Amino acid sequence: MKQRLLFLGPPGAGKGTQAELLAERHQLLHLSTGELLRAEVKAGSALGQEAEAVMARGELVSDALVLAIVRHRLESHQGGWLLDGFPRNLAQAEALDGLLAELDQRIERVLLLELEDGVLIQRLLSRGRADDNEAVIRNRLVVYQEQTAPLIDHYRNLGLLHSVEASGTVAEIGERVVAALVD
Ligand SMILES: Nc1ncnc2c1ncn2[C@@H]1O[C@H](COP(=O)(O)OP(=O)(O)O)[C@@H](O)[C@H]1O
Repeated sequence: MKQRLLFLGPPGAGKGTQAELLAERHQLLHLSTGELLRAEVKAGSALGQEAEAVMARGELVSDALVLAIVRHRLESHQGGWLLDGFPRNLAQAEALDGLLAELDQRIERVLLLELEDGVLIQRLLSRGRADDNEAVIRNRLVVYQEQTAPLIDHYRNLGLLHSVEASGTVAEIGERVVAALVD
């Protein structure tokens, strides 16, 4: 099984759910920048205060801030990991490449969870998180298309990309995820 993984895909595709299950099963570090940022907001830290308004609009928080969080976690961790929600633009992907080179590590596989917008929106609306109202969701999808989707080609060109159809139940998607991780 691959040990250093990246989950890519639009909000609502189920990255967080699948990443958590897989990380638990294989004892990988699950690094979700969205979750880490929400924890900072909840704790009321300086970092959280900086991120809160940006997240409420569905925009991306600054690359420097997110990168500092990821660096801190990866530097202090031995073993496998699963990145979810990061990188989210090309600058972050390049920064990650630099960080991994420093740590003498590399991404082994990128899983792209694919799902049509209509289903994504329905899933997010039923989740009901603070940034899950329709206007903000639509903005997150625009931000995804403009800033994150270019990473698909980036990782495809590196030969790392595997697509997973993200419709159906958690268990069905989970089976496809596992199938995409064996050679
Ligand atoms: N790598 C990142 N770079 C910048 N902002 C991020 C990053 N990860 C998360 N965020 C912020 O946190 C919000 C929630 O992210 P996330 O939990 O991944 O949810 P979703 O994938 O459903 O949009 C994003 O809309 C963004 O504001």
